[in-house]
Amino acid sequence: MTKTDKTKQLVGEEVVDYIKDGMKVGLGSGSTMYYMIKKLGDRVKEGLDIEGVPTSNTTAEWAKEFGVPLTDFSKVQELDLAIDGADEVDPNLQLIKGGGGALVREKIVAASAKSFYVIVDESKMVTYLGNFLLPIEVLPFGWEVTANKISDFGCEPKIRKSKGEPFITDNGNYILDCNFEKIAEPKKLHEELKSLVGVVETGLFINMARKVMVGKDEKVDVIDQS
Ligand SMILES: O=C(CO)[C@H](O)[C@H](O)COP(=O)(O)O
Repeated sequence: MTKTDKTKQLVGEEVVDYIKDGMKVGLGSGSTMYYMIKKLGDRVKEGLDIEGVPTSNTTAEWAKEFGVPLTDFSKVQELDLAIDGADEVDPNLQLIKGGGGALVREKIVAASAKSFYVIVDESKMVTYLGNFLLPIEVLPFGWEVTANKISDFGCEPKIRKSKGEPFITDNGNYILDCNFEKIAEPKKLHEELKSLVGVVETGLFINMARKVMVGKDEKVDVIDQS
């Protein structure tokens, strides 16, 4: 296991301590979440009574594998806590997410939770968002037009591919990865991009994270939203 994987495991396991009996929990996506779901499965086997709402088909598969009971929004409207990884976190706890292509479901789940906690290794902490390509989920119809409109904001959108074909999200859409490099005003950029026809959602998570847990070597730093 690499040092980064060990750090992801540390922070992924530690966040499970915040999950209490009776909670409905949003389960994010990505490799850090893998460790969280595995640990949560251990707690469920010990008697912890919770239900999770997954943000991706992969997360749902992991939950089934580790014995974490699942529910969905037809049965529960508000979650007690959502937990997820991130691709970048700035000093104001604004995020870029969507490296795994699950950003729309991740945002719906985070927005439906009373609290949203983010778990990352320290490589994700940045001064400015944008070094990581910003994922934007778009409708397949007319995606070339949407990409052209997005490029007016100062980037060159690239359609995400998998095995030479466009990557298809769990919602049947495409992802455009956009090289903004330095996003000085994340909230403004998010709002402007969202106003474009064809944009389903951006990977900018603005004012959503209540707590960010940062794994560093052998310890976890906890940053609360001020
Ligand atoms: O946003 C995400 C998926 O859409 C993930 O949370 C993000 O990519 C972090 O992944 P990892 O924990 O594997 O570093």
